[in-house]
Amino acid sequence: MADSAQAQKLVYLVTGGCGFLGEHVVRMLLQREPRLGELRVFDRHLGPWLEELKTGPVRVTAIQGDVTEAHEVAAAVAGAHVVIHTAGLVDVFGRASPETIHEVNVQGTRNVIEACVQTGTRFLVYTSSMEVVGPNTKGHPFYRGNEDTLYEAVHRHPYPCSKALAERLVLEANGREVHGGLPLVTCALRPTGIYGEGHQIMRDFYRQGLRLGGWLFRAIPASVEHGRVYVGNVAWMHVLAARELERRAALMGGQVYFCYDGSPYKSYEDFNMEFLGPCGLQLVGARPLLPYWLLVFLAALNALLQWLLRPLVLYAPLLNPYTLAVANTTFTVSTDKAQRHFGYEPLFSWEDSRTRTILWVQAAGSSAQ
Ligand SMILES: NC(=O)C1=CN([C@@H]2O[C@H](COP(=O)(O)OP(=O)(O)OC[C@H]3O[C@@H](n4cnc5c(N)ncnc54)[C@H](O)[C@@H]3O)[C@@H](O)[C@H]2O)C=CC1
Ligand SMILES: C[C@H](CCCC(C)(C)O)[C@H]1CC[C@H]2[C@@H]3[C@H](O)CC4=CC(=O)CC[C@]4(C)[C@H]3CC[C@]12C
Repeated sequence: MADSAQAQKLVYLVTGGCGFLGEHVVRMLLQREPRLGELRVFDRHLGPWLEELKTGPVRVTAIQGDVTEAHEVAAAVAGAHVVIHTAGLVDVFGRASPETIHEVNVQGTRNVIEACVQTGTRFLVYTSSMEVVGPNTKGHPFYRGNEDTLYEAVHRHPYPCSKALAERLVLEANGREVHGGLPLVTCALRPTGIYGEGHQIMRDFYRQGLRLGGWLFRAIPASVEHGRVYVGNVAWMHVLAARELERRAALMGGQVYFCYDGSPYKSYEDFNMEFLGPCGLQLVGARPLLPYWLLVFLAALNALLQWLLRPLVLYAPLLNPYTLAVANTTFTVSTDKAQRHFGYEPLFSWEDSRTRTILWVQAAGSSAQ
């Protein structure tokens, strides 16, 4: 990546490259990274769509592996110039144990860092999350905040705890000497709630609405703003950050960036209706149909049932005390740090993001019938 080697082709590794975000990062790299020579896609579950990418001009190498296995990670990282580490266990519903979430998100990230150090890979971009900041357990609003906004980040749930720990590992690793003697350069991107093609929760809400005859029922006040960002823009920010890490190492190394775009500030449910409305669903109620105390009670009941039933069956509904708190607390971002540090501007306008998502929901919904 030095001036003398402008034409040098680079090897990129994307961990979690077959997930919702990972697939967009992989496709974005192939479309928009001219220096890409080889793209390694590392995931526990490889998607069949990877096959079609192998016929293009860039060498695409699919690697089935587990980030918790240090030797598998080291083998995948060896010889890579840049690692985009997006693999993670995204579970806020109690499907996986806290130990498993920690193992994948924290130990997995430690393995990626150590692999970079051992093999001499110098550039690491980590997909963190807004959840490392909040919403916190006290329900404090974070209104149009930025990376410097003071906020009492208090985590109890295993998912945000694990993302916060992993992010810290990544930032602390900035400047470590890698094999060959040069310093590691790292940064972390913190997306808000991601939406777009491939968003399973959006598809689930759509299917639920269809089952209920086209109706969804408001649970959250319209006044609660929840930050959302289009997946194509999140992918673009990863590609740009990875590209600029060497040239702007002194500025970007060890930094965090919220991942945002021009998506409107709305409540979680009203935002979803931007896509589900044009697909024929309606959100019933200008105000929540159930009082908040009843939702709190139902969320606690779900948590109790999950615990009681665990030996017999996995009961993991969308509503639990954590998801209710997240959905019911204003958390929105407004920042230009990524723009100032590495020239990030959203690639997709809100109108484009909306249209693409609607088309995907319609297709995903009809394929479920
Ligand atoms: N979905 C969202 O709204 C947000 C997600 N994020 C972060 O973005 C990243 C990607 O999330 P999504 O694409 O939404 O999730 P996802 O579940 O669709 O993708 C995660 C990918 O990681 C892979 N993976 C999981 N455990 C693995 C392991 N042990 N070894 C190798 N691969 C493994 C999965 O197979 C999957 O392909 C995660 O790190 C998540 O914490 C951050 C903010 C918001
Ligand atoms: C599932 C929640 C909505 C259901 C609320 C109910 C039951 C009242 O209808 C989702 C509301 C907010 C979501 C989270 C948020 O977007 C931030 C996230 C960031 C991540 O890094 C991972 C995903 C998530 C925690 C996301 C998960 C679903 C919600 C809790």
